[in-house]
Amino acid sequence: MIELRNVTRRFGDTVAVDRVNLTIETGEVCVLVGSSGCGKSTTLRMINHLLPHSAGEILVDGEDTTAMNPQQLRLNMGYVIQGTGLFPHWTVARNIAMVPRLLKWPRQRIDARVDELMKLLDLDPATHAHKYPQQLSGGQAQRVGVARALAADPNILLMDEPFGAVDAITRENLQLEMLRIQRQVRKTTVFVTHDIDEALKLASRIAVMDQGRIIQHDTPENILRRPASDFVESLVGKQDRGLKLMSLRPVRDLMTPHGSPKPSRPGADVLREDDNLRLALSVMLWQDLPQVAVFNARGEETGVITRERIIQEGA
Ligand SMILES: Nc1ncnc2c1ncn2[C@@H]1O[C@H](COP(=O)(O)OP(=O)(O)OP(=O)(O)O)[C@@H](O)[C@H]1O
Repeated sequence: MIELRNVTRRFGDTVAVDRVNLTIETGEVCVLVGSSGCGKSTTLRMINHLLPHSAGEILVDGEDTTAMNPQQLRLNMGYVIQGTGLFPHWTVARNIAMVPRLLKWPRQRIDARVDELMKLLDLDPATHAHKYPQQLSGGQAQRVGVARALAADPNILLMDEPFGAVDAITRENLQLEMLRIQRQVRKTTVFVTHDIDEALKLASRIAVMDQGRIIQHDTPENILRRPASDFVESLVGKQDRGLKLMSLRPVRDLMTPHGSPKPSRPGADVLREDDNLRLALSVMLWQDLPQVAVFNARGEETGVITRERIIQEGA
């Protein structure tokens, strides 16, 4: 658990972060969102003591971070930044192995960990381990950055606009991968973005910041349904809130299940139980269908979902 109590950071006369109170529970993904210059990165960097705070307290699992050795603290927190920060003259494998090497893990354990992480991040070790960062695509480099942050299995992951520098499709893939990895490894994560859609997709809870302060800290659903101020309302967008709410709910919530699953038919599984309602509606509108079959991860048909029910209950 991470706790910020009345945390302030000044740069000369500028108050970058102003008496912030924030609790991030173990295993949750807290997304800091807000416009440029509102203090997101400064807040993140104070957590791993890259920047000292001017006032207040930061506690990790109940312990005040100022009492901890800063180097030790940083080794226990994975840190991913935009543009990756990979060392250009080191191979992918060496970049990922950076922290385990600093921690003096035995060679075999490091090699096994690099291999495991590359597979987790969908990077084939045989193809990519010995490449240099400039030989990778932006999305691959970003994956290596995430693998490096996870290498020593830290409890906490700090991510500062990690997908900001890649194209929209790669960004969407990286977001989906992050959700998949988070289901597997469950790190306490603080993620900075200025993209509200990214925040809604990834967060367990969102902290909306403005001028160094936290304006609202709540679940994506509550941020959409009950924005605390005009600022939050304008950030989430008034007009398409209904569709955004639909993207937070899985098809599973509103489908009508069959008594027992029907056997899989290759190519038929257009819509999965864990796809979101917005996608389901889009499929039906595009194909002009009143309802569509729903499939589980094994490709078995488990039920149907109707256009009418999504429109009535989806948002
Ligand atoms: N090293 C620094 N020296 C002086 N002022 C700084 C420094 N770092 C940040 N600031 C100021 O603190 C405020 C908050 O900056 P911060 O980088 O935390 O914002 P941000 O929300 O992460 O913005 P962005 O989305 O543009 O990265 C800004 O006014 C910025 O100019």
